[in-house]
Amino acid sequence: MAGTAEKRLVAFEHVSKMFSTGTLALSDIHFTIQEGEFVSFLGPSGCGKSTALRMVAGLAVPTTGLVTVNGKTPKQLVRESNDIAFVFQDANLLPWRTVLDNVVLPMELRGGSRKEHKETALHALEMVGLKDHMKAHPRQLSGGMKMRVSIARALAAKPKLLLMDEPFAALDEITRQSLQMELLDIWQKEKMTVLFVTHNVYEAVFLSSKIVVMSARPGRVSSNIDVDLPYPRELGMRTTPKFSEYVDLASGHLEHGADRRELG
Ligand SMILES: Nc1ncnc2c1ncn2[C@@H]1O[C@H](COP(=O)(O)OP(=O)(O)OP(=O)(O)O)[C@@H](O)[C@H]1O
Repeated sequence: MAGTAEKRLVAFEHVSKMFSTGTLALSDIHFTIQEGEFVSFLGPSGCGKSTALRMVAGLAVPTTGLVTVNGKTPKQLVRESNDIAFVFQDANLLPWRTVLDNVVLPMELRGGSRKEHKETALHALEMVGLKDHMKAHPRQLSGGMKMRVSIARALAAKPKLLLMDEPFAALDEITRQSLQMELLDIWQKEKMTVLFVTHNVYEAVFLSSKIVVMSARPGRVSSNIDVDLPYPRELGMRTTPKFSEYVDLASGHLEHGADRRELG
């Protein structure tokens, strides 16, 4: 993998979440994520993947247990730094702003020099291949391009930890594949840690260095799978026996919530 897994970045320590409605969304979640990893939360709809991700962003708090990022509570870290960025399934762009101004917006809200913001935004747009569209408005973009803008907006903050909640779920397969390749490329170049929510087994195996498989509600971790496939990953890898083995392994854990196993 691209990042060397040396330092613990995210920790879930016996985390449970009960909503005020009485829904137990997560039950005794316990695992750690090392710096530089690409980790997917894989699980069926409603198993608490988004809730777990939102906790890492400080947007939700555990009922019991503790979530830390770099040894701090996410809320504290978000207050003090731009280390955490979030990409949602919906690109959430402001229609009246240009592509460039959408990417600039979070920086603008934090204050500082417009010139520097613009340079940072242009660099981020270049990373996602959209520099030539900086003056376009969201209505002029395809779904994949809008998602690229959303990713650029997150990257502009130069986050240490990029949180992505099913960012490609609404896209067609071809666009999804090219964005997966671009994301892996950026992850390797920028040496970030990525936490990615999906219910797509193929996507999880293709992208991840580690898959946290979650079982149906209340969400529990049914297994941690270390995906020992080399980076950079090529699309052709999807037809290899080793890839299929990981898909079968993850699917098996999804279905049965079985114990931790690893491929040799
Ligand atoms: N604010 C809330 N109040 C009450 N219940 C909630 C709230 N947010 C989520 N839930 C419930 O908690 C459970 C987990 O939801 P969550 O969105 O985390 O699951 P998920 O695995 O991300 O689902 P999906 O893949 O469908 O997006 C669900 O049963 C959901 O209805």
